[in-house]
Amino acid sequence: MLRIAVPNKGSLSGPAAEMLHEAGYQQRRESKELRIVDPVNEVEFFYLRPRDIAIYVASGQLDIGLTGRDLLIDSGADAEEILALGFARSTFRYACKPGTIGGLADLVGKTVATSYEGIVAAHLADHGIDASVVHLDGAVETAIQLGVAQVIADVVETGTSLRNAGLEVVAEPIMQSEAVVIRRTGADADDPKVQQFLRRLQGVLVARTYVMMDYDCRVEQLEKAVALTPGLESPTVSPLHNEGWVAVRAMVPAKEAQRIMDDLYDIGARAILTTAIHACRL
Ligand SMILES: Nc1ncnc2c1ncn2[C@@H]1O[C@H](COP(=O)(O)OP(=O)(O)OP(=O)(O)O)[C@@H](O)[C@H]1O
Ligand SMILES: O=P(O)(O)OC[C@H]1O[C@H](OP(=O)(O)OP(=O)(O)O)[C@H](O)[C@@H]1O
Ligand SMILES: [Mg+2]
Repeated sequence: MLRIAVPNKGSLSGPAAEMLHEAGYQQRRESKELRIVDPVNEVEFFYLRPRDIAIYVASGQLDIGLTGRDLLIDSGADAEEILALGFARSTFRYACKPGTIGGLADLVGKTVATSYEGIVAAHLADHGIDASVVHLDGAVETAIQLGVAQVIADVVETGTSLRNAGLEVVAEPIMQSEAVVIRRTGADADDPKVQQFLRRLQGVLVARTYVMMDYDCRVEQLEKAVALTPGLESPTVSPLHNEGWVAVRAMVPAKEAQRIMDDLYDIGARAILTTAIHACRL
């Protein structure tokens, strides 16, 4: 039975459960449940604190974990990212009161408050900056106002939290994060159960980002049309009853679907349809 760690709280928890559900796995019904077994898929899910997931996976007791890239790196645990999941996207950045810090070099001698001490200490060391780091559990934006630090390093998505605290970002982002699947560093890459799990999640990612496009076009326009809809490998082209016409079917990125439909129409394609993909194996 595959043993998988899933975030039990916070920004990662809802979208992670949703993705697993879309991939056909049973998920917990109550937010207090700490472990469930999905007997049909032979998977056991452990609902753990997001911060602890890399540590459990590195210990070898759990095969796979879903966590944030920033949490993985911050933990320093012996685990590695094997698939990016496209949700909980954020940057990790320094911020301060406007005008107090010009750039990275000005951090020398300052105190940086953060919940991600591992990332910040490593970043400062990499840049040869001698600054103090104070660990706080959350709501670090308040640390400057209350005099605990002159700088914070925190997750920034929309920037609303920083704006509300009267702070602004400083220097380049320390890292880009998103939800990721992790496993113990060097674990068996060919384990068929792990491979099947990854294929299912990849199927969800594809179903979320692509749509199926169908249209009819004249044979003379086929090459131009196929250039607009190359598909993942190659589009399916079928003859139509009306001579000189073909039907084409290809997957296209959902975000570009409307533009592609316009371009197809302009070169003479007709009966252009898009349909959602519910699941897939590439
Ligand atoms: N506003 C946000 N937008 C996108 N991702 C976020 C946001 N806040 C946190 N994350 C991501 O969520 C993960 C942190 O999860 P965690 O549950 O520890 O924090 P949280 O979502 O802030 O919840 P909590 O309220 O318990 O602090 C990290 O990978 C982080 O990058
Ligand atoms: O750029 P934004 O869109 O505002 O998002 C970023 C904020 O979201 C998270 O905070 P959360 O609300 O989870 O509180 P926390 O600081 O206690 O973790 C994170 O720690 C930032 O403060
Ligand atoms: Mg938080």
